[in-house]
Amino acid sequence: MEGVDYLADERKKAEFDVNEMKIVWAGSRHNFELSDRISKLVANDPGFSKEGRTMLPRKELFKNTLRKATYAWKRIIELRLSEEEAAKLRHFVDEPAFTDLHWGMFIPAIKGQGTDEQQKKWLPLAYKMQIIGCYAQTELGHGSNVQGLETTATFDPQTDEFVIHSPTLTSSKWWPGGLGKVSTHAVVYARLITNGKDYGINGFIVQLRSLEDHKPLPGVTVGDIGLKFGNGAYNTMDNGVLRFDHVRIPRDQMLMRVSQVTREGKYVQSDVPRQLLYGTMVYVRQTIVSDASNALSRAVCIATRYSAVRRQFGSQNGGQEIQVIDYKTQQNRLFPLLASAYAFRFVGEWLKWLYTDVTQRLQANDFSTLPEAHACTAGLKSLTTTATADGIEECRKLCGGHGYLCSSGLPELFAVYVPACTYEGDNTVLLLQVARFLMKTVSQLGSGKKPVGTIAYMGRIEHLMQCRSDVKQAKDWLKPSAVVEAFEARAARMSVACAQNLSKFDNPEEGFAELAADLAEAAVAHCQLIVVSKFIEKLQQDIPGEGVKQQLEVLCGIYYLFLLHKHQGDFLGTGYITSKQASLANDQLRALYSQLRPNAISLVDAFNYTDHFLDSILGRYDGNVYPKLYEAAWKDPLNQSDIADGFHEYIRPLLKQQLRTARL
Ligand SMILES: CCCCC/C=C\C/C=C\C/C=C\C/C=C\C/C=C\C=C\C(=O)SCCNC(=O)CCNC(=O)[C@H](O)C(C)(C)COP(=O)(O)OP(=O)(O)OC[C@H]1O[C@@H](n2cnc3c(N)ncnc32)[C@H](O)[C@@H]1OP(=O)(O)O
Ligand SMILES: Cc1cc2nc3c(=O)[nH]c(=O)nc-3n(C[C@H](O)[C@H](O)[C@H](O)COP(=O)(O)OP(=O)(O)OC[C@H]3O[C@@H](n4cnc5c(N)ncnc54)[C@H](O)[C@@H]3O)c2cc1C
Repeated sequence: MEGVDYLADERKKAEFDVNEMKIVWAGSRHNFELSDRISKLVANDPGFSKEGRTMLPRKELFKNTLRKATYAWKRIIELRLSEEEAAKLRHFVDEPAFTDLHWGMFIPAIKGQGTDEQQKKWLPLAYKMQIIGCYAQTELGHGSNVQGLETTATFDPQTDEFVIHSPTLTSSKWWPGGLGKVSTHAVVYARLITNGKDYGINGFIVQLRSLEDHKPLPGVTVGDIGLKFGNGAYNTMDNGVLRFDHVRIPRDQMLMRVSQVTREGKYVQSDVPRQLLYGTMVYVRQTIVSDASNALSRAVCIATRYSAVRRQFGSQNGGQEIQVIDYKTQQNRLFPLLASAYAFRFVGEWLKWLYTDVTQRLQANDFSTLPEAHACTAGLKSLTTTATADGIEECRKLCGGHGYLCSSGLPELFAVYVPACTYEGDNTVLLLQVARFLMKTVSQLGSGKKPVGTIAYMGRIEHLMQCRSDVKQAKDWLKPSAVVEAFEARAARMSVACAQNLSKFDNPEEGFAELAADLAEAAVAHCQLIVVSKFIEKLQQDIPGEGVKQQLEVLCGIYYLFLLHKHQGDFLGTGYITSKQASLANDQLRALYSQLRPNAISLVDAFNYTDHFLDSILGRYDGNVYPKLYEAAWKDPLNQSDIADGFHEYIRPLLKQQLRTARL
């Protein structure tokens, strides 16, 4: 029945002010109002309908995405949306498109690595979308190893140009989104060669296609790399392949903030660190951490609502069966994911602050916090995307058989999300970057250099190596100081153990390679400490709204106690807790699940997702799942006729043959 709220009873159970929680989730009243307004605008516009998206063949799917992305741009202009509003609109349109890379990487690369003059020339064109750009770094042969890229940019002093060339098959650019069929320009990363000397990787703005007829320019070979994982999903994006055959560009299209080549061909290194060349990746990794909470909360919202609708077993005297959300096993799989969505939200907010801070410092030529910013963005990108991809898949399983239907929204969400574990840096490679940072920190402990920021805890290494948990009863695990010390001691001890093992090797690089798996685990421990600490710090702020803070305390407790339970081996193995204390943590975790249970539906309502954005029958706001699933099945193209195409060709002869055999 339309108009009935099947989750109304669940909503009545809430012990907190949901509207205030919506503001906490959004980060501010301004953000909430912005998201609320733009998400409804998109949901109510038939131009942004998602109907049938997963059924479309690739060419139609792609064309449909071009239509939507350009329609979005038209609406942005017509409604005179600000940059912030436009970004929200693209987010709620919810379909990966070339515009993500244009706004998300091409423009930031020019902003971060271009001189003022270059920005003045290129940004207005890009802002008006008079040129469309992508970020062409990865090659067929190399992605993680950026220093190993093979494309060359050789300076020709005769003509004051760079010659961009792909010397080998493996040097073909491979993967850039928006490249395959749309971009007119790219920021291309290539080896800078001048006067016969190779100066390593630098960015260059290269035009790829004619602005008149969109044909590839002479010397440019460009196309799409082919179908990717999942139905619909990331296949809306034209990830591309690109080869250059001695393509000439003016010298001033080398991005020259980090280093320059003079008219005479002299290479000049600025006084900014070379690592700023990687600045776009730092920026995007930071946005990916915020996006993790979007994707995970979306999956959790679907699984939580459906878990309250779905009933199995336990009917007494002909009454209703039990809601599956009441099974402790379901809670133990679902509630930590709900808690993680909130945890990633808050660490994402903090990381945004850190990124803004480091950007301001860089502008003032203070490079001191760059290594920490790199370690935090790399580590948290790795931690949150791994947990989110795994979490979306767990949510699919939490929805039983119906979770496997595309109409649950979960298969597509997973297929779109899972490459986040790979793009912007493979998650293991990124953890090893964090490990390098940690090993450097440990090696400098005796030097008098005081660790600051997220590694300040290493400054208390003597205490952290010896201390023991003083938890005596389950509720002691609710004390923030007990928890922070536990996570600090575990992270510090794992790092120190790695450093001690490394010192046994004559060649440190050999040692690092041999101990890589342990080092990656130490990096995870450090990153989990950051997430836990930032959640606890958030709770120390003034949080208005009846019961809101209490709910966040429950979620925070679930987040860290679940981690403690899952990684018990680390906490026990490093000797910080006893098995009795581990068991008390688990008792407290179960108690928190019971406290969360009546609030579960309202905690996912606080994400304020429209049904359009969720695009899931199982996650519908009104919980009206079964009639809508039944209705949706009949919309499948296979059900357009009672007799399937192919029946006469294949099935009928088979049945006739069986009839003949039966008669024999
Ligand atoms: C259901 C439908 C849903 C629809 C949903 C709709 C829309 C979704 C919308 C949004 C989603 C959100 C985001 C999506 C965004 C993008 C996805 C699309 C595009 C993806 C693009 C890309 O992937 S671009 C390519 C990215 N490539 C990489 O990340 C490469 C990884 N490799 C590296 O970064 C490095 O080179 C390295 C980290 C592995 C280092 O290599 P190494 O050789 O060891 O070191 P170097 O010699 O290069 O450097 C040494 C020193 O530099 C330090 N360092 C390294 N990196 C950095 C850095 N970034 N910043 C600062 N410092 C750095 C390093 O620590 C060394 O320092 P020391 O010498 O002091 O030790
Ligand atoms: C959907 C999608 C969109 C993308 N968009 C873009 C884009 O717009 N622009 C762009 O330039 N690129 C893009 N990429 C490319 C992406 O950035 C790379 O794929 C990514 O950086 C990983 O590099 P790789 O493919 O070389 O993996 P590899 O490095 O080859 O990884 C393969 C395996 O080797 C392991 N490994 C590699 N090195 C080490 C090491 N040192 N120690 C231990 N293990 C190691 C990895 O953990 C992994 O398991 C995109 C990729 C995808 C999937």
